[in-house]
Amino acid sequence: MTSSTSTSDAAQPIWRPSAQRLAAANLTGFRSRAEARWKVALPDYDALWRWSVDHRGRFWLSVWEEAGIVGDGPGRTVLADGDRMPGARFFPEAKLNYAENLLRKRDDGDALVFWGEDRVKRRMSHAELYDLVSRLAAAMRAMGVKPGDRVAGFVPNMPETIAATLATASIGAIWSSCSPDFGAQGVLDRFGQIEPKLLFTADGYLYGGKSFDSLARVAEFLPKLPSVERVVVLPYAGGGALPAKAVTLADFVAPHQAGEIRFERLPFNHPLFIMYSSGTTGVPKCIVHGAGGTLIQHLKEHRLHSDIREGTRMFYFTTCGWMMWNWLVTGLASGATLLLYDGSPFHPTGNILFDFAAAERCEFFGTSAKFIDACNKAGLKPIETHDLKALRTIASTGSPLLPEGFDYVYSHIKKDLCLSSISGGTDIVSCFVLGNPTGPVWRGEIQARGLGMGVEVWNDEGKPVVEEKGELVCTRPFPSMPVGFWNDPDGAKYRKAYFERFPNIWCHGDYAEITRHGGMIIYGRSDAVLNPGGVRIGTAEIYRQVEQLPEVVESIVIGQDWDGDVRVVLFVRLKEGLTLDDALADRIKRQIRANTTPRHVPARILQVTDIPRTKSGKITELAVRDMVHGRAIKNKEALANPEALELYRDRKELRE
Ligand SMILES: CC(=O)CC(=O)O
Repeated sequence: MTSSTSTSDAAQPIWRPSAQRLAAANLTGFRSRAEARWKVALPDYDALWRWSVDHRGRFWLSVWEEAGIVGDGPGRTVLADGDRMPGARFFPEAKLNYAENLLRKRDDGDALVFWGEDRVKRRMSHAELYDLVSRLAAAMRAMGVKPGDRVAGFVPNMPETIAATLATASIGAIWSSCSPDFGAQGVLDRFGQIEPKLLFTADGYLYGGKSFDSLARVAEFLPKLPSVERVVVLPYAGGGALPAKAVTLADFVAPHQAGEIRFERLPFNHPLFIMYSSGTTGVPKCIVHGAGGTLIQHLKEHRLHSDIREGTRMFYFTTCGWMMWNWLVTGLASGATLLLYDGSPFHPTGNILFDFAAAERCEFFGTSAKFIDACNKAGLKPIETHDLKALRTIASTGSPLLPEGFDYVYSHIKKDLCLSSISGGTDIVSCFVLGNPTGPVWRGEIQARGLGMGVEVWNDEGKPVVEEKGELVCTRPFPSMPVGFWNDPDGAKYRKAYFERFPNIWCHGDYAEITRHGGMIIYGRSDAVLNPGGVRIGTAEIYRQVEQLPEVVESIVIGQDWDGDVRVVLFVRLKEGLTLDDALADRIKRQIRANTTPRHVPARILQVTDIPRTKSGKITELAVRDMVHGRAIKNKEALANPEALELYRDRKELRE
C-alpha cells in the first residue's frame, strides 16, 4: 500500500510532462490506436480509464496485442464470467509461458547489471541469460521437476536468481522466494506450507559491508523440509560447508549444454509464483499468482504507466521477498535492462543507489517512501552530486509518500521527472493506482487509477465517494487477481481475505481518498486506522506532521484502548543523542493540532530507539498495538528487527 496525506490545494501541479515527452509516451500511442481500433473517442486519460473498465475485454485484448504476447492465443474469448469476482476467467483458451515472453532477446546487450553493495559488480547479457536458463531448465528436468512442482529460492537479488526463476517458469513449475535474512522459522512458515522439490540458495550474502553465511542457515531448516530433494548453491559471498543434498550451480548444470529452451505453454491461469502476505497476523497466507495474469498486468503497468520500452534501464530497490522483485523481473518482457542491487541501500554511504543509477544511466528508479524520507533526513542532494541525466521516472511504494517527499524529490534529486507513487501489493502482485506519464503530478497524490482496474473509494454504506475518505475497493475483475491460496481447496480463505466486507467486490484494506484531479491519496491501512471518539484517522495523517520536525527521524502511531474509548499514542525515534522533553512533545502536539484537528493530537508521546519493521521495510503498527495491549504477536518472523518490539512492552506511561 502507498501515497500521501491531504488533498493538494496547490493551484498548479508540481510537474507536467513536456509536449515532446507526452507525444512520445507509450500511453499516447496506445490511446490513439485504441480509438482507431475500437472506434471510440478517448480524449484524455480519464476517458481511457473509464473505457478500459467498462470494456475490459477490448482493453485487455489491446494490451495483449500491443505487447505482442508470445503464446497460443489470445483465443476467441477474452473474458468469461466477466462480472464474477472471484470467478471471472481471462483468456480461457490461451496458452503461454511466462519465461518465453521474458527471454525473447538473445543478443549481447545487457539483460542484468548487478551490484552487491560496493563489492560485487557484474553484468549478464541476454544471450548469457538465455544460455544459463537453458542449462538450468535441462538440469531441473533431469531431476524430475515438472509443471506444478514448487521450486523455492532463499536467495539474494542477483542474476542467477533470475535465471533460476525463469528456468522454473519455463517448465511450468512454480517459483517462490524469500530473502536470505529470514530466520529458520520464517523460512519454514513459508516453504513448509508449499513443499518445494528443489531449493536454490546463495552461499551467503552481503549486508552493511559484512558477509553472512547462508549455508549454515540452510543446514538448520533443511531437515524440516523433507520435500526438498536437491539444494543448488549459487556463488556469491562465500559461505561454509555445503549442506546435505547440496550441489554448486556449476556442478548442477555441468552435464547440460546450452541450447534451445523447451517452453511449456500452459493455460493462462497456470500458477507461476507463490507469494506470502507480509502482514503480522497469523501464519503467512500463500498467495498463488498465475502466469498470464502476472505477465499481462505487469506489461500494462510497465509499458503504459511507467513508459518502459525496449532498452529502458530499469531499477527497483527490493529483495526477493517482496512483490516488487517479481514486478521488476517482468521488465525483461518489455526488453528492458534490469539493474539489480543487493544489500544495504546505505552502504558504504547513503549515495550508493544514486552512484549505481548514475553509473548505469538508470532511466526508471524504483524505491520506497521510507528510502526517500531517509535521504531527505540525511540531507542528501543527488541533484548536486550525481549525473542523473538519463533518469525519467522515480517510483515509490511501501508506505504513503508524503507531500514533503514529493518536495524532496523535485528539489534535491531531479526537477524533470515523473514521480510515480504506486500502490497495490502482494495480493495482486501489481498495483491498483500508479503513474500516468502523460499527466501532471500533484504534490502528495498518486497520479491515476490503473487502466482496466475498477478502483473506487467506498464509504461505510458501500457507496462510491470522491474527495471523501473510505475503503479502497476494486469493483471489476482484473487478470492479476490470485488464482487462489495454496492449501485452500474450496477458496474459503481467499474469499474471506478480500470479499467479506462487500460481496463480489475486492476490498483491499487501504484507507483512501480519490482527489478532484482523479488521483488518489492513501492514508494508511484500514486496520491500523485510529478511532478516538469514533473519528477515523489514517496513520499517515499523523506521520506527515510529526516527521516534519527535524528532531524526529521516524514515528509510529497506534490507538490504545482506554476508558471505553481509544486514545492516540505516538512513538517517536529521535536523532542520535536527543531526548524527548516537554518542550519537544509540546511542539509535536502543536504541529499536529495546527495542521489537522484536535482529535489527531496524541494523548501520549513516547520516545523509542527503534521501530519494528517487516523485511520489506514496512513499519508494523498492528504488532506495536498488540504489544501495547499485551497480546501475542503473530508472524514475528516477518520482522527485520523483532527485538524492537520489546521497547513497547508494558510501558508505564501507558498504564495511566
Ligand atoms: C505496489 C505495492 O503496494 C507494494 C507494497 O507496498 O507492498
